[in-house]
Amino acid sequence: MAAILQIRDLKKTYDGGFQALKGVTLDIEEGEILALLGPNGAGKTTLISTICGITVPTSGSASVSGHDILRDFRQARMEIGLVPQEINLEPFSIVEDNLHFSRGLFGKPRDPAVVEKVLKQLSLWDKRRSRVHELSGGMKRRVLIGKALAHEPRVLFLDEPTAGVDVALRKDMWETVDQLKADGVTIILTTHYIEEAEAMADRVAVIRKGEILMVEPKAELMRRLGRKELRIDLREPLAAVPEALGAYDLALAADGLALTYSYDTQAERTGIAGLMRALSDNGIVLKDIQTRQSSLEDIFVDLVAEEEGEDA
Ligand SMILES: Nc1ncnc2c1ncn2[C@@H]1O[C@H](COP(=O)(O)OP(=O)(O)OP(=O)(O)O)[C@@H](O)[C@H]1O
Repeated sequence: MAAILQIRDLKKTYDGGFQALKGVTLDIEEGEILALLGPNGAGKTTLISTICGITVPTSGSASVSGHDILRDFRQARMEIGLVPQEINLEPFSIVEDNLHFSRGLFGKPRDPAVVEKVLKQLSLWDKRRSRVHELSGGMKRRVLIGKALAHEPRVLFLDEPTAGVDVALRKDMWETVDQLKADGVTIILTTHYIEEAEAMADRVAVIRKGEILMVEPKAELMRRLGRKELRIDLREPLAAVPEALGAYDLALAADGLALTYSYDTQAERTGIAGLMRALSDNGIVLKDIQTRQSSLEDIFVDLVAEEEGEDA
């Protein structure tokens, strides 16, 4: 089945010459939740704005349900719900009126059944006649999602859904997203919180300086998360990893005084015993040994740092 959102070599250079997107290619499958993870200024908002027709790409293409975002803008936009970062609701408006109004903006006929379904999906049905200012912060954010879903889009963009909110609200949002996923909504969310990507996403795309560095199923990342590192401090520095140790995944510190061995905690054999024997057989004397578990955060930081290094 063709991906519901197809992005091909999308580039964006702002007036003034800043290149915010440097050729992004990405496919999003129907029903999945993709987290677009990246540091500030990585290009997340630019990517979303371009797909939603708020920003015009410099080159490349994208389509939603087969509708090109430029040639077939209205149809493409119809398929998209966009939840902005900021709460931009009229405080005295009635909750359900917000949804009816948003639906109307897309030229869709009034449909109380759709609004009811969306409000129930978001656990806001009891609050349908409340005024926005009477709602808690979490409910207001759910009203924003309701507005974005009122015209029955197939893809929902959540731009930093929990930026600057407290832990309880964040959990509330995670539950809401879970519920939407169970209902088959395709979601792309941007975040710079790694734990958020971990909690909600099926796949994680890491973006930095306008480029996608990596797209992987979360399960794959979790497998990597299961990797552990054994740091072996050496008494004497090594100039290089000895050839006899080539079978092990070893990295030598720049000063030659430490070896780092990465191994999979889920593997049947870690290989540590063999490595210890091999070190001893090669006359390498150990000073200290420590283990540490790598986290998604490490993977992310490493990826970004690696790229920084390449730029230098
Ligand atoms: N209208 C604009 N004109 C010029 N440069 C812009 C414009 N909008 C964004 N930029 C620049 O493009 C880069 C990417 O910005 P963008 O908002 O897409 O990043 P982001 O990943 O969403 O960051 P954040 O997490 O801070 O929202 C930034 O360096 C930003 O300064």
